[in-house]
Amino acid sequence: MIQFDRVFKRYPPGIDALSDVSFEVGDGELVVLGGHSGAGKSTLLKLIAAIERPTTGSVLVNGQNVGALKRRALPFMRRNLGLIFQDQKLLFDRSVFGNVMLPLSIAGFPPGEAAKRVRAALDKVGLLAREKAMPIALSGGEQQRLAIARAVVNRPKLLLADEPTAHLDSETAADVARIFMEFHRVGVSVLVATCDAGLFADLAPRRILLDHGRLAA
Ligand SMILES: Nc1ncnc2c1ncn2[C@@H]1O[C@H](COP(=O)(O)OP(=O)(O)OP(=O)(O)O)[C@@H](O)[C@H]1O
Repeated sequence: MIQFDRVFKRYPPGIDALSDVSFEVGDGELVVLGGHSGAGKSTLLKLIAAIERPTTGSVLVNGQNVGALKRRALPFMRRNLGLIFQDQKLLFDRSVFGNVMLPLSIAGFPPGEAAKRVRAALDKVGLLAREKAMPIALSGGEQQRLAIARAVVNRPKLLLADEPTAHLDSETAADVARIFMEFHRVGVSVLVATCDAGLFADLAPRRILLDHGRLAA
């Protein structure tokens, strides 16, 4: 599903965020991406979503070289990804339902089918009873679960999450981790970047560890 082959990423004016990174993630795998702050975790996820492009090397997602895609092909490619990134904020002027509906409205789904999918996604993250609430009325953990519902409403085969449990207490973080496990169980590939070494520990997932932009042993 994901193949990195000798990937280097250098940001101007010469910061090496990733150096000679090669690995593969198979269909349906759950992988935790670990490493210190600044190790290159976010950069790695951004390369998969083609938010950034590799300086050299290739990033294949489902056999497609996403670093070489034309700009106009990106929205189609990203429709198959569920992104839970810190800069993708919730819309605070829309309800819980409205936030999850947005990606389907943009994709031009018929409203009836879209509403069904929105409720199914909210149900998966335990927020169906809050569909009419505004995001401001949700706790931090509920807001994070709402972000997950929005990311999965398109039914992507691959979920990418960047520090999805930042600012959550350990119990709430464990709830969020369990939701990712549920998606993994039904065959979705999940790649979660986190500084929290204890998260998922009892679930023993595969770990990829970055150290100053290099894969650690
Ligand atoms: N757009 C950018 N321009 C220049 N340098 C960048 C950019 N994005 C990241 N970097 C640098 O690349 C390195 C890796 O950053 P990255 O955000 O990928 O690490 P991270 O492991 O996700 O860190 P954190 O856990 O703190 O989010 C850091 O030195 C960072 O300062």
